[in-house]
Amino acid sequence: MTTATRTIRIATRRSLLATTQSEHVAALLRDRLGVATELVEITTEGDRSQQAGTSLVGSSTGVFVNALRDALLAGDVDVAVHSLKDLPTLPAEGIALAAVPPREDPRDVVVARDGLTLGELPAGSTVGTGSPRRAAQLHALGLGVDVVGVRGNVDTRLGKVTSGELDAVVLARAGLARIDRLDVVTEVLDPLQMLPAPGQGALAVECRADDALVEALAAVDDVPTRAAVAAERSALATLEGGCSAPIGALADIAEGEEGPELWLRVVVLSTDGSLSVRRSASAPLATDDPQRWEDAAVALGASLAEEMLAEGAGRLDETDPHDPATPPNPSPDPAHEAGSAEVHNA
Ligand SMILES: NCc1[nH]cc(CCC(=O)O)c1CC(=O)O
Repeated sequence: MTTATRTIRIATRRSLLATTQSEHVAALLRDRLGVATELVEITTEGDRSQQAGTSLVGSSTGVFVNALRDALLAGDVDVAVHSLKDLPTLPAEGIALAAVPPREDPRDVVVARDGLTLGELPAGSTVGTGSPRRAAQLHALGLGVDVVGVRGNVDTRLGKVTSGELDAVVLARAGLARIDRLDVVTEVLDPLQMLPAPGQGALAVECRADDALVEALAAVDDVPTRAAVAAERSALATLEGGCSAPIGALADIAEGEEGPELWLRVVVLSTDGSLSVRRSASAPLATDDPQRWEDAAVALGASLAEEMLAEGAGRLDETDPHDPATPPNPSPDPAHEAGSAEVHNA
């Protein structure tokens, strides 16, 4: 049976954000491939514990991804759509990342009471986020705000500001854009202050590796987006081998004098934001062969991350900044312990 004659079953989580993302990909597939599509709702372990009101503090994002992949491997669905930043860096057996559609604006945003920006919030204001990356960067800004852990879907988090429980929350702009709630944004954060999570704003379209769909789905792949997220995730994968600290990364393609160039910025912070290693690098991209961009991107991310580890990025949480005996910029330790492969959910 050719792909043109089958109905493509697309797995989705049940949240508004997830169903909106999956429907977006379904529309792309109908449009580009002329296929019929059907959304199939999958309840994940993470959704169940959120419904039960239990906290998922420190949970790995794999929770949200595995149930969809299981449905894929079982043949219950043909395609799974994820927020790319929620995917663990390790590839999954039997599963292909068949397409990365064009990315949304990857930046983080503030949703604060009374239209306020971060800088306008009085000291002692409460700012909600469940992301160690956002918490560390908020602390690093030195605003004197109180960073409070929050869990739950985008609506739940917005509700904490509406109800007055929190003064502000920090969220991905892309999530709000997808559910058409950009009206609540009071500040878009400059990546200089808040580097997004690797892959933020991008979608991952997966299918079984042995399915002919792998080739067909290339129709919704965006080469520049794939290269950018490949660089970010390659840096993340390399850094995870040496640390479990919060990581922000953002890559972009700019037109240089000699042709397109890939730019990558990465930050690793101590959990409390008091220490950080920040680096950027660029690499030229071959104009004649965009398919080679991904390889160049992976190499750039890995080499930048290696440099950062050599600078002590893997030891930020081991250093006590208040102890004059420990240097603020720890020297490289070739024997650093392997960190966990956990990717935090945001
Ligand atoms: N953390 C969960 C999550 N996973 C993807 C998004 C938003 C969409 C995206 O970043 O692609 C969000 C919400 C958020 O971080 O505000």
